[in-house]
Amino acid sequence: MSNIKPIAMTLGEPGGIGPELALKAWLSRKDHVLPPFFILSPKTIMDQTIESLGLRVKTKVINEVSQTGKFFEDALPVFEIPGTAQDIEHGTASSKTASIVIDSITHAVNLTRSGTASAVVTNPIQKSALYQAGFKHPGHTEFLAELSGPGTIPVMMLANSQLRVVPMTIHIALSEVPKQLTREMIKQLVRITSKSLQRDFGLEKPRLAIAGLNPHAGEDGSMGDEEIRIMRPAIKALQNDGFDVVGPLPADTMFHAEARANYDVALCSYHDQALIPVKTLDFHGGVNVTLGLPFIRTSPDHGTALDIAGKGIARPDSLIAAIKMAAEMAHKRVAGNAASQGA
Ligand SMILES: NC(=O)c1ccc[n+]([C@@H]2O[C@H](COP(=O)([O-])OP(=O)(O)OC[C@H]3O[C@@H](n4cnc5c(N)ncnc54)[C@H](O)[C@@H]3O)[C@@H](O)[C@H]2O)c1
Ligand SMILES: N[C@H](C(=O)O)[C@H](O)COP(=O)(O)O
Repeated sequence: MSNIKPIAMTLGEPGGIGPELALKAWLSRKDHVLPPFFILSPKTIMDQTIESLGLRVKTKVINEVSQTGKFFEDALPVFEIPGTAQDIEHGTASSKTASIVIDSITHAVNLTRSGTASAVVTNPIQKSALYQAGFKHPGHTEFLAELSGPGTIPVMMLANSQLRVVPMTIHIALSEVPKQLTREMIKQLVRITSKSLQRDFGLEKPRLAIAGLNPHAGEDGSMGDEEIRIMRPAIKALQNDGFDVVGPLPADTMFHAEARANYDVALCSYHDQALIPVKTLDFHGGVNVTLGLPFIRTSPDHGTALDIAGKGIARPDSLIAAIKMAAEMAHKRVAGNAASQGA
């Protein structure tokens, strides 16, 4: 395996389970053979979490990302960002810490885009707390796209060992979905998803399936006509361009085991159509990955879990899966770059 740069992990909502998960992931570094990672956080927040949960973890402030590997064996490396733990209450999200949460993300992106870190792994944010502080983006996905510059089209994909899904529309009201679904948008999402499955997931010819919007995929137009007006022409054009794409399929019958065997990724019309099956099949093994960015970003598939924060019972499985997926993607990119330079 190639060597990759350290992974940059963000703090997420300090009152949620993110800090606990980062510490638990570090504790499992040997069992899971995790690559070196560091967290962007005020050191006091991590130390307070260690103390309140009674975890046997040391932290070590690093001044340079390159020091991560040197200390990772013995301590969780912390790349300090300004802030203190004094406003934090486990189980309560607060807009007072919004600047820490956002700084952690922007620094992680900068370090990754400059090539100092290999990937960004984000801990969950409490969207409502950030909105109260004036954050204008629906979630990480859209914020990361803005940080990446004009023209970036972010594609949210959630994946576990049984299913990959892409919600074609993301954090919008259900009533807005039919307005946002267009032929051009479907074509762009298929192109980005297909390319990423080839480059980052090693699928030579990805098979994509598109879920209809309406019951029974519209039942030939009698229950909605988006399938006829928008989806079928987009799919036909994509097939003509050589993509292995089928649909629109009735969403209710495309997620059982035999149906899932027929495709590598399902592109769904809206958030919950995509995320309910993937989180139901394997909540703790799921990873949220953003395709279409100029850097690698993964995240656990769950949120801040305020109801269990501070209790010491949060499971780090999904964060661990996100670290592993980021590392695998980074290795594939290093190998791909080496191959193209040698060619
Ligand atoms: N990547 C992200 O930043 C991200 C992802 C999803 C949700 N969110 C945000 O998180 C907040 C809370 O969302 P929610 O309540 O819908 O979903 P949630 O995933 O936080 O919680 C749903 C349920 O699952 C449990 N749970 C979640 N993670 C767990 C873990 N690691 N171990 C054990 N149990 C776990 C919780 O205790 C809760 O009962 C919202 O603001 C939402 O927008 C953020
Ligand atoms: N839609 C995601 C989910 O429910 O898991 C989640 O809100 C994360 O979104 P961002 O990665 O954009 O924050």
